[in-house]
Amino acid sequence: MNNTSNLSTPAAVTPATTNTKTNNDSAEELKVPPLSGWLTDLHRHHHKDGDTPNKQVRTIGVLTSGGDAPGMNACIRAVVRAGRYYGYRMVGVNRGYHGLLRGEINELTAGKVSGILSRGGTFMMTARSKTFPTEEGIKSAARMAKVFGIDVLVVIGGDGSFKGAQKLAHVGLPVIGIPGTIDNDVASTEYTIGYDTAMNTAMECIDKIRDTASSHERCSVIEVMGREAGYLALNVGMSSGAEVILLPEIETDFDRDVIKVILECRNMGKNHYVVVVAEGVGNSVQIAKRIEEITGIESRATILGHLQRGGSPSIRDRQTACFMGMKAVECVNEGRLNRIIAERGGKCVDLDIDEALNMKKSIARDEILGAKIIAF
Ligand SMILES: Nc1ncnc2c1ncn2[C@@H]1O[C@H](COP(=O)(O)OP(=O)(O)O)[C@@H](O)[C@H]1O
Ligand SMILES: O=P(O)(O)OC[C@H]1O[C@](O)(COP(=O)(O)O)[C@@H](O)[C@@H]1O
Ligand SMILES: [Mg+2]
Repeated sequence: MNNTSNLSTPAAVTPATTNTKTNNDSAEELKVPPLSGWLTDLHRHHHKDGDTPNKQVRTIGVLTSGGDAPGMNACIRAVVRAGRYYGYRMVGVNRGYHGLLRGEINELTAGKVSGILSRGGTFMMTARSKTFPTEEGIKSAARMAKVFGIDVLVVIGGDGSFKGAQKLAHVGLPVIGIPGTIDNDVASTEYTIGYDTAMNTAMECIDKIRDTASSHERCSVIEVMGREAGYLALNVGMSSGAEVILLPEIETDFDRDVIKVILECRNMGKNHYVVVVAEGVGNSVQIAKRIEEITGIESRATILGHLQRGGSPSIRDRQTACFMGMKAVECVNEGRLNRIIAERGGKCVDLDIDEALNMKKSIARDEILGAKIIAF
């Protein structure tokens, strides 16, 4: 059961018709309200504080949780602006579930989310909390939300944060989840906010490393993020022409998958090699050492690390953040609570949280095979 709207046409704020005629055509002929009319219309529908479409909800809280991801700020901004547009009181919870337990909750005005759209990270900060997942932790967090008058909590985070949100829903705090993680490992959605920026950052770094690897005729082993998920490694590896890509989801036979491939490349005339390793596969410094010992090819390891999580979000991430943020508020307006916002078939949809968290996704085998076929 999902509710669908096109990602490129958010219902809440886009004028309904597009002008394809020349500038000389009058607005009346085109049956398109002139721009000034459209603005007036927008104003007329602007709800006053408390005059909200969903009378059961007065206050919406928002937090970011787990690993930060570029575009989280853009998403907070969209949630806050859309929420305020409809007349909800908006509050921000600092430091994810950790801050919720501690009551780190502040009013979010339109001004507080100005100037953050293009900034990486999350201005509300994020955290991982060990206390929160306990039975007592969940109940305390829900109680704290109630103390601050939060009627619905919007959680921007990854798979772990969503499990926490589901538990909050089960103890009676309504939630909406928005996927934000560079790992793209949330089963219910094809895309998570931050993934595109992180892939581009890693790809640019690998291009630079390849320049020096080729000059020194070396093998470069490059570790990208992903403790349990290889989406980033696979797509970054393929897009930077890595000769070898190692993923946590696939068991590696070192001699067959690494050494043999590098030697075949050398015999074809290659003089440098890039091996992209997802963090969860193992120690990249050790991998480089073993390659050098067995092949005699000078090897170096680079761990890209946290730089992959930072930086100004790409347009893909900003746009997805804006649409998903607006969709979350649309769900509240229409009384659809305990939902996960997702991208499915290129559309922004919302799914029941229990159904969404039961979904599974894995890297397509043909994508892995394809990356191997064009690697050399
Ligand atoms: N199974 C779970 N039950 C309840 N809360 C969880 C669970 N897993 C994670 N969390 C909470 O969500 C936080 C963020 O999860 P984490 O896995 O670190 O990041 P992400 O949400 O990006 O995957 C954790 O620190 C924890 O407080
Ligand atoms: O910030 P830390 O603790 O170094 O965590 C690193 C992990 O965080 C991530 O960037 C994001 O993972 P989560 O969002 O699931 O926490 C992973 O790719 C990486 O393995
Ligand atoms: Mg995760």
